[in-house]
Amino acid sequence: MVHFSTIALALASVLPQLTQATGLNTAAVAKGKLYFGSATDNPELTDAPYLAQLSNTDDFGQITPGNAQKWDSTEPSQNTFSYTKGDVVANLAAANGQKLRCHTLVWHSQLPNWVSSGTWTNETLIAAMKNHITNVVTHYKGKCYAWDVANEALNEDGTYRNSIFYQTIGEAYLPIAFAAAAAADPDVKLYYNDYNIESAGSKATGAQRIIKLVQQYGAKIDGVGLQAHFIVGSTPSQSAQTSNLAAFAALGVEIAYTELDIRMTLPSTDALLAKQSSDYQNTVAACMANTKCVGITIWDYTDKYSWVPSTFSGQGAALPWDANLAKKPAYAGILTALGVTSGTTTTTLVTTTTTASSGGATGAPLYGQCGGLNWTGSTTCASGTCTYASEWYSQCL
Ligand SMILES: O[C@@H]1[C@@H](O)[C@H](O[C@@H]2CO[C@@H](O[C@@H]3CO[C@@H](O)[C@H](O)[C@H]3O)[C@H](O)[C@H]2O)OC[C@H]1O
Repeated sequence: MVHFSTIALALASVLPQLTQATGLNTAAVAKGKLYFGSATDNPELTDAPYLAQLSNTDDFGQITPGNAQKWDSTEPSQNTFSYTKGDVVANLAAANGQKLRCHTLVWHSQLPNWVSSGTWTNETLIAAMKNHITNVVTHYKGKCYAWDVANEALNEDGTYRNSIFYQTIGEAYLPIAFAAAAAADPDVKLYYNDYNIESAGSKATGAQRIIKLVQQYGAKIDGVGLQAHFIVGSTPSQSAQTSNLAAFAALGVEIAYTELDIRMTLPSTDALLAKQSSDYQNTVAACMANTKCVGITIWDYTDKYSWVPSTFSGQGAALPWDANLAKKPAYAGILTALGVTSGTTTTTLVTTTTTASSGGATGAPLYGQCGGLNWTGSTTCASGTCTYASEWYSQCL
């Protein structure tokens, strides 16, 4: 007669890597990073299964509000501030014990009309911008790990984007913005954030110019955010990203991947998902290889709430979890880059039959993870004999 719990323990000891899952954040922190995180947005927080996974600190040690802290949300009319939505995300991060990346203060997009279509002079726009930064940063003082102070100030060729800020103030708006943010919260990390600066080129050089400009002005700049909105098959190679990270690190700033997603032309196929997994793996590996790269944030975690399909027609499936919140091969690719390997390659249905003296119930589910992928099993008991069956996914790496 074998005790039920003895069998359960035996099963666990035979398969330790399956029963003790290591998530993305746990693995990243174990390797010296500050976090692995996800963006989120207020409407999806009413989705309980979504929220439960977002709050799982084994996978996510950091969250970023995707929209709630943008200018049109926080100061919809001049000098009238609204923090309701942003506070929901900030409070969630605090309740979960997750870091908060705050996003974003000065950006040409998602501006309220009073800013984008206002009649400005150099002096009045500087005053309005400083007032915005001071209010918002003060409100979130002590709650943010970092602020994306300026977002997307560059054209693809590395010249300045002709935003209302650049048109009216010139490049000085950048150091002025960083100085205002530092004055409001001296302890928060201050970042310049942009896309298509993840490998060397005119735009990455432009971002380096901005970092030097802010430094020469005497203002504080702590980091550069590489958005990393990539396309499957066109993602910069690991070596291209590695050398680019070194160029930024040489300026004395830290680096974060702030909005990582890797989209594909739909429908997704096994081949595209496999390539997406290796693209994710290469990107995360590049960050892992540079001590100045502090963390990685994916731009939401599930295809259910990705911004991609509504922004890039015909494209999607960009995230490591599918729309049913099931992990895709990309999850295992990221884990591999984070140094987590699982030795199991079996596709066999494993069945263990034994006799239980107590406990055990027909249908009792078994759950586990293998290389980041879920596996499930079942228990069948009859006449004091229980059969444990678990079927492992063939993708198990
Ligand atoms: O209708 C709008 C809707 O268009 C808006 O979509 C958001 C647009 O911004 C997305 O985040 C940006 C993506 O990449 C970088 O360029 C930026 O740094 C990010 O801020 C966000 O995910 C979308 O949800 O949302 C509000 C709706 O009213």
